[in-house]
Amino acid sequence: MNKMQQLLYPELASSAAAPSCDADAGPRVSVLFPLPLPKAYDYLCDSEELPPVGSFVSAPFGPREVTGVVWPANKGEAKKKNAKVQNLKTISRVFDAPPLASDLVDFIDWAADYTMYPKGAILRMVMRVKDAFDGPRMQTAFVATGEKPARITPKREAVLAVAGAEPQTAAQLAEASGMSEAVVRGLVGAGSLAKVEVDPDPPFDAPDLMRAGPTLSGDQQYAADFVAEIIARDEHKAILVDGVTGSGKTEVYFEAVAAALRKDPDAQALILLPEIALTLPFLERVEARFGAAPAPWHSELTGAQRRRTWRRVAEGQARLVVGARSALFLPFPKLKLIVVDEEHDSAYKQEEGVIYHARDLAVARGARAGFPVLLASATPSLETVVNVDEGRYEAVGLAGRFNDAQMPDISLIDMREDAPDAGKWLSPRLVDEINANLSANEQSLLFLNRRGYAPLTLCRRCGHKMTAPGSDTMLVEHRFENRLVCHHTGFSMPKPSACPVCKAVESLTACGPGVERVAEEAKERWPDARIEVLSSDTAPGPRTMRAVLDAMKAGEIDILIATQVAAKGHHFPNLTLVGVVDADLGLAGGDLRAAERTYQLLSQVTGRAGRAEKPGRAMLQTYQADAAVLQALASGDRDAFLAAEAMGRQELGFPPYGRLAAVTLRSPDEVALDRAANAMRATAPVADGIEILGPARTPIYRLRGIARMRLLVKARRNVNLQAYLSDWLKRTKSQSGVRITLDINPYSFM
Ligand SMILES: Nc1ncnc2c1ncn2[C@@H]1O[C@H](COP(=O)(O)OP(=O)(O)OP(=O)(O)O)[C@@H](O)[C@H]1O
Ligand SMILES: [Zn+2]
Repeated sequence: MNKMQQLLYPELASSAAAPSCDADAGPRVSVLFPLPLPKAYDYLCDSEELPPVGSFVSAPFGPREVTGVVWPANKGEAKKKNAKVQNLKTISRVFDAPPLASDLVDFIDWAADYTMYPKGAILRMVMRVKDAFDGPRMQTAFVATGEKPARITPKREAVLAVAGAEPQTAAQLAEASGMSEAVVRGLVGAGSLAKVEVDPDPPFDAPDLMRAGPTLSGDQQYAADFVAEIIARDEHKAILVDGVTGSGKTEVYFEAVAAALRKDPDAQALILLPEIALTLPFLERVEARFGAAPAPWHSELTGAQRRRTWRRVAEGQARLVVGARSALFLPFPKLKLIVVDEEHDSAYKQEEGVIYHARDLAVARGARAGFPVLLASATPSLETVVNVDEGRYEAVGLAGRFNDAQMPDISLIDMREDAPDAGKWLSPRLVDEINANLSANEQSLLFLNRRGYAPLTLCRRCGHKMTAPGSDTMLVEHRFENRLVCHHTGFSMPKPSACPVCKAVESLTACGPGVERVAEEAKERWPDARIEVLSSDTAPGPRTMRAVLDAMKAGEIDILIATQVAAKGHHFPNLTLVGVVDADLGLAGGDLRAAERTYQLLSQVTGRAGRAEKPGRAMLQTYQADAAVLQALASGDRDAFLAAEAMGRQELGFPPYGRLAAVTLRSPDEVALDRAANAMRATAPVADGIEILGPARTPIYRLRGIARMRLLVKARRNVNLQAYLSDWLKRTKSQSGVRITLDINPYSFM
């Protein structure tokens, strides 16, 4: 373990002494374990044939048996170990699972270097599935034989009523019939059910690649042909598919998926989506297009579903995968295309565990393995736009909406001139528009990206703000449950009746609106309208959320009041008005992408209006009607906005014109933290083209009793930032109780 690793992973410092090796000790392999370790360890192997690189093996590591993967030999390691060597251990077992493809092994090495996390931590993301490394473990199931039991009872009849030719386990039959498993077994004895062995991870249906999609418009066909030509050449290109919301980008990349899979019978394709709420309806859309459901991969899968997808992907049987960002780490043997839908979405940035950006890693994966990567968006990230402008990426555009549906007419409501009544949040103009929509029997969406009832609870008497314990985060009132909730830490408590500081009774006041409060206002104003609230907590779980979204689609809701869960991807044909309650919300705090993100989110949400025959309109309530981003939204001039953003970033040397890394220090001890951060600043090597900003307290300074300070490293684009950081960390003395994390190209500055 080197110095840098000790700094980043102090808890591992003692546990990992490398086994030494000897050139004469027999056939050897290196094994990488899914643990935060930077390199593979050498083992002896007594099987006749050495397991190839990528094989899953298990071996003693410290006091335990650990499953790992055979890795390419450590470069230059052998020489170092001239010492002796009796204690090289032997691999205990080689698993049946197909070995990881060499392009994935290579990608893991690369991703570790790029993100500056240890290789083993990256491998852990590939192996995060239980019981998948053994071959199929057969399961006993039952089919009906058609024979009547000699003795028929109501219980037996109930079981036979649900049994059939499709094998079901005893548990499934018991559950479906409401009887016990004993009844099921009794029927086997009676000859009415027969045992069969089945694979608990059934294969996925093959996508029908010859099935025709919809007839494409001229633009769509041009884009599809453009991409198909790159696929035919079998080379890497990142390609931006650029078109307004509703222009038909999805149909274009479906053609690309079909083309890539047709080209090679073993080829696999991956479609990445930013959010799980989008995934479920999308799976159905894929099924409708290809006649078979794709293999899914997201956080709501059960353990068994995860194992099924993982195993079938590893075998190459699952050819089309639709998943969230971590699907990038599935063990594809022959990945030939990745589509990153809504490529600009910041949900692609993973902020916990290994910090990475799935879009950037997807492009890198395609570049290393030599296949194309499609990036689809109506509001591409500045990073991608600059990559296109500078010729690194290709781009193909769709000019308007499919079927000539019009883009919504967007106007700004200046809240200084058109103020709502005291204690209300909807301006008179927006209220008028909703009235008009209700009389026309058209649907409206009120968008506010804030869950709960009120974002701040304040004591009217002493001014105390309710915060989460040990954290500088505000408690958000959720009136449905009558609780105060912290959206950062998950802490929650019943709303107290008295101020915890001055003890005044009934003095705690809700400040500002969340979706629940806007819904309260709407229900008061329009008691006869069908009003629903949708946010990730009013609809726990994707299925409840789905029910509301389906009702909206079916026209069973007049006014939907929603956070960003309703902003993206959905198609509500009768929705003609979108009202943004607080268009300024994302601009506060001002991180480097605040304006860009506001543009993206508000284009997405306003893009829900008027997607079918009826034209749509959107109104943005703002106190900053002159801000460039709001003006750009109103005029629809995306490219002018991006050009202005680009210029600002270029002047400051910020991404994508410069490179940025965040070094965050954390400690429960604020004095030690401050000392460590300043000491670290003092040891920063002086280098050309590098500027260090900070240390500064993070905007949310304390979280769950841990205080945090941050240094930002800003570098010119040609600087090897990772090399600089590792040099710096080598010079940094570790301080007990202070933990350091690195974030290459940070997106979150909280
Ligand atoms: N060639 C086509 N024939 C028939 N319907 C189409 C065609 N292209 C697109 N559509 C329909 O138009 C609507 C919008 O298309 P699609 O979802 O592909 O657009 P998008 O650009 O991906 O939109 P968003 O950016 O909002 O996700 C969908 O309902 C889709 O089924
Ligand atoms: Zn008080």
